[in-house]
Amino acid sequence: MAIIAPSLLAANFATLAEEVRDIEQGGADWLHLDVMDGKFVPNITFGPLVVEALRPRTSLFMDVHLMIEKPEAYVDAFVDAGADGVTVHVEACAHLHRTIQTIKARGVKAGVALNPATPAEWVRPVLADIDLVLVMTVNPGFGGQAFIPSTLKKIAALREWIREDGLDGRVAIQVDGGIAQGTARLVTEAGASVLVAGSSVFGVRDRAKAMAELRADAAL
Ligand SMILES: O=C(CO)[C@H](O)[C@H](O)COP(=O)(O)O
Ligand SMILES: [Fe+2]
Repeated sequence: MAIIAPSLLAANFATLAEEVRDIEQGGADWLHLDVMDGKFVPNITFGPLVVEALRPRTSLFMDVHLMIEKPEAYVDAFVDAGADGVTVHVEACAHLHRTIQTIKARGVKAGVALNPATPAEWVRPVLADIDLVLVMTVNPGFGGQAFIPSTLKKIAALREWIREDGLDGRVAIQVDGGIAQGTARLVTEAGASVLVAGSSVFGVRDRAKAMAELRADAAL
């Protein structure tokens, strides 16, 4: 079954704790938290304080997606705040392997994200060292954008390498951006198993129904 990770970016920021409770009661598996610094991406969101404030309000897996420069400098702050997983962008890391070691040393799940124009090959040398590859299916920075179909080939290539390298069940493929009914089917057919969904879950009134529809659409 696909893991559904609603992205807080599309929630009502005036009532964050209630929004998180709503998706938790509605059947979410993870909570996806988009951290943006206005440098790596042209938008600014929030930092560890929001993660820390929400930590006692939910038992969902807190999946922190760092869209920031020099992410290695902030790993400790997000883990201290309560993150269960930290994902960094390969394009933002000069020493990717060391950054992964820093995350793993803190006892949380390590993820590596790829922008739509970044080749899948960039993550292959560290596949065995991580828990998750995040394939961005839109350009990072904003919610509500259209899914980029060329990312499907990248998902399929990663699925193949994970199989070849004997990493099935150890390394998950996550997708993020434009995931809704229809695209959920396409990405899971290509090999993704963790679906981040902002607008298609938080952007509608009945979140439980939206998540159930995503699960039903997913080919898993
Ligand atoms: O990382 C992100 C943007 O950079 C978000 O997680 C993503 O955009 C989710 O939003 P939506 O589902 O509305 O596309
Ligand atoms: Fe994200």
